Amino acid sequence: MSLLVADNISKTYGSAGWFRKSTSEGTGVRNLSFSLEEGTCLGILGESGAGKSTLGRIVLGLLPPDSGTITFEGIDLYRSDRKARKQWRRDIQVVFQDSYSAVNPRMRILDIIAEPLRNYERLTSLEERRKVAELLVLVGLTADDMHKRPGQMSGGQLQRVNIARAIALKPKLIVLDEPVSSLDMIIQKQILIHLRELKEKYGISYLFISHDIMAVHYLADRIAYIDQGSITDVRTTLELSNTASLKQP
Ligand SMILES: Nc1ncnc2c1ncn2[C@@H]1O[C@H](COP(=O)(O)OP(=O)(O)OP(=O)(O)O)[C@@H](O)[C@H]1O
Repeated sequence: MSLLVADNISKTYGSAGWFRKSTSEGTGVRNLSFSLEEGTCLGILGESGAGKSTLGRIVLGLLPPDSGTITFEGIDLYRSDRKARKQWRRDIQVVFQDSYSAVNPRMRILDIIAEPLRNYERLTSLEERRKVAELLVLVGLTADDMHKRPGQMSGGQLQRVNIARAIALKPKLIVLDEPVSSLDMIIQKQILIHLRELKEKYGISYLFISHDIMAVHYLADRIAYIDQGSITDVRTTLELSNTASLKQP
C-alpha cells in the first residue's frame, strides 16, 4: 500500500460569494493524481503558479480539495474522524521556505523544537532538553544553540531548527515546500545532505516541492512535473539521469 495517494484532486480558488463580488478565480490543481511510497522522496517540480503550494496545503490538511481524495495510509484525510486527524497531524510535518517566518522570534530554540513534543508527549524538563539537544546535533547544530533566539541565527541555521522541529515526533512524511530556495548554494547543499541522511536513517518519506531541478534531482527518487495544476510526467531520478547522459555529446 502506498503511504500517500492523491486521486484526481481539483481545487479552484475564488468562487464568488454573496458578499464578494470580485474574485480572482484561478485553478490551484486540476485532476491531479500521484502516489508516494514509504521511505521514498517524490519531487514535485514546476514553475511559479503551477500549483505546487496548493498541493502542499491540501496534503497538510489545510485546504480541502473541491473534488477527489487524498489518502494517507489508506485513510481519507478530509473524511476522517478527529482521532485519525490528530494522528495525521503528528505523522505529517512540514518545512517551509521562509525559515524566519516559520518561527516565533521571541521564543528560544529550545521551546521552538520542543513545541510538538509538548503537544504529543509527556516528557520531563530534563528529558525534553536531552531530546532537543539530540535533535540539534542530528541537524548539524550544537546543544548550546537551544538557548539562542531566532534573531541570533542565520537563515541556514534556522532552517536546520525547522527541520529538527519537523522530525521531533518521528513523522512518516515531511512536506518540504521549497526548503532551501532562500539559502545560498553551499548551505543548500549541506541541508540537502542532512535531509538525505535523515531519510535514510529513519525511513522518512518526503514530498519535496520545488522549482529547482538540481535540488529535486539530488533528493528525490521520483520526480513529478506539475504544470497548470496537473501532473504531466513522472519519472524516476535514474531514468532522468540516463536520458541526460544519452544527450551528452
Ligand atoms: N489564495 C488564492 N486565491 C486565488 N488564486 C490563488 C490563490 N493561491 C493560489 N492561487 C492561484 O493558483 C495557482 C497555483 O498557485 P500555487 O501558489 O499553488 O503555485 P506555486 O506553483 O506554488 O507557485 P510559486 O512557486 O510561485 O509559489 C496560481 O494560478 C495562483 O494564482
